[in-house]
Amino acid sequence: MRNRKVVIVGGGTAGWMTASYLRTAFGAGVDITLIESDKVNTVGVGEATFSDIRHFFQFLGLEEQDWMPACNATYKLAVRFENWRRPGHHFYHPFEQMRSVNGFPLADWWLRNGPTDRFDRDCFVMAALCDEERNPRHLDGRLIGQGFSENAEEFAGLTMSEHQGKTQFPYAYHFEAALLAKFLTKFAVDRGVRHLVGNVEDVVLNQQGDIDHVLTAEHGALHGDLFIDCTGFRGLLINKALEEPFISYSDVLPNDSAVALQVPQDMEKRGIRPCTTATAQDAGWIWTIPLYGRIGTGYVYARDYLEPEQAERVLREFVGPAAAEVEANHIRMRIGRTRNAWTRNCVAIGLSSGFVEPLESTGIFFIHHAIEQLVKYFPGPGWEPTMRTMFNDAIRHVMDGVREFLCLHYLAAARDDTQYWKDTNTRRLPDGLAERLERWQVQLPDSENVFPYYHGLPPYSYMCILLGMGGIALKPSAALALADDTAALKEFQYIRDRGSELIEALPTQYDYFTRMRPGAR
Ligand SMILES: Cc1cc2nc3c(=O)[nH]c(=O)nc-3n(C[C@H](O)[C@H](O)[C@H](O)COP(=O)(O)OP(=O)(O)OC[C@H]3O[C@@H](n4cnc5c(N)ncnc54)[C@H](O)[C@@H]3O)c2cc1C
Ligand SMILES: N[C@H](Cc1c[nH]c2cc(Cl)ccc12)C(=O)O
Repeated sequence: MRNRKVVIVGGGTAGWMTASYLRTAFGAGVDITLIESDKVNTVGVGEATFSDIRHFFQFLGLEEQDWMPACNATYKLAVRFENWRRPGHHFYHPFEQMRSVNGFPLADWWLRNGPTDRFDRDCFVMAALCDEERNPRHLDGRLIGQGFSENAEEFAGLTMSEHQGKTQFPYAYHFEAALLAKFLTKFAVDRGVRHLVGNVEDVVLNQQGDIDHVLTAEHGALHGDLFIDCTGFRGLLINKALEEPFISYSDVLPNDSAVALQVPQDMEKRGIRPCTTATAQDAGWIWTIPLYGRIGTGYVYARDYLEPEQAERVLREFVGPAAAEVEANHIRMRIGRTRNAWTRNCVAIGLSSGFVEPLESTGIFFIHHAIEQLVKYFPGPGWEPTMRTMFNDAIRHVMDGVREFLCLHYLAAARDDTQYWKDTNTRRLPDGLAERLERWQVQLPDSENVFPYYHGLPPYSYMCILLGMGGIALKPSAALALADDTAALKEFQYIRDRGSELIEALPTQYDYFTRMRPGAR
């Protein structure tokens, strides 16, 4: 059998992650061409990740020191939510599994007799590390334990979906999207991916309705067996040429716009917070992502409630004088998913496949997940169309599951001081969420009562949002009223002690990354 010819259209994060991964998975078994336009910009954002992305780098054979300095990358221990409950309040959604005591999650014991009003500080070590801006590694590179053994043999080679629930890696990354694309361009091209710069002007279908070739002014016709649409929100191949419908989520998630700034910062003076921050605003929220040397920031909002000029003004005020000279990037977001991400001989990956607002940094996770699924169901000899159906099911489940998790943020937020926040109490919910919420109010989320398909988020993530947002009354498990809490109290004490010990021992992120950089002492 001759090699499979794959044509990837688009050279953003999705295009280059796909090219690098497929080449690593199949070597010369696939012949890959990536074409990207020099007329159409990439979206220019996408800087925070899930911890699972480490499986991607591992698969490529890359260590942190190979790629992190090149991408001005930093560590992310959590998402910090500010002002979602009330002004001045914050809580973390950390990369740390919820502990269990006598068969009940520690959060349940906390509901029964919470030691303080900070469930996150009481239940997770990471919350203290974030508050004190600590790094998850010691200066000599040793990882804080947190029950995770970095090189555990039994987990080697697992994909991220296979790994979920086994252990929780303690951090994710922040990085500059454009620098990662540049890094992966070299990685892929060095390993034999053909890279073309040119504009796809037309997508030509054959008589059966499959894509025969894409037409470019610069390189003529590019033929392939499989076409990967990484053209971003345009969906040039999947939506425009093949007319696969896009299913909007705007009925349940109304934020459809963002304005972003890249703001240089004196990290020595300001430090590098080891988390993404999401700060609630009158008509949405602002993200702050600390990179090495600058922050990425942006206001995600709904145009039904706020004009772009106002959003930009609020964002600039929020950032302060450092933003004065910086140009704003206004983005219209297409929220939802393409009905079948794999249609005929075209697979959409990245924004062309789907997107939800970046409140939990899920965009790159969607890409990574789609690539893993594509490899799993890749059209080798003996391929059956059912495999395409299974791919599409997996993509649908991940996106619909994340949609539900995001809706929960707005539903659970206590804030209701503007029309935008008032409306979060009456907006339509995805099917099934209201019923699940009823259960979570008397029994915290667990693997039996959350969205029933793999979507990247473990039950403890739901607990964090419910307990942190503060707008929904929750009861501890009824059984706990009868139970002895000695072991739980010991666990709360352990978390306090471990936090203090680590704060003492760990460096700041600024110190750590300054030493890690090439040429540093
Ligand atoms: C406001 C916002 C914030 C985000 N924040 C995060 C985050 O923190 N974490 C996260 O995981 N994700 C985030 N994302 C999502 C993330 O940015 C994307 O998932 C990621 O950048 C992938 O984009 P892409 O490659 O699909 O598309 P793009 O970056 O838009 O790339 C499209 C590519 O297609 C090419 N192209 C288009 N038309 C043609 C043509 N006719 N011919 C040839 N080439 C063409 C372009 O030149 C470009 O190379 C965010 C997204 C938005 C909108
Ligand atoms: N697949 C998980 C998802 C996950 C677990 N904890 C968190 C915390 C935050 Cl802030 C985002 C995602 C997750 C992973 O990435 O480890």
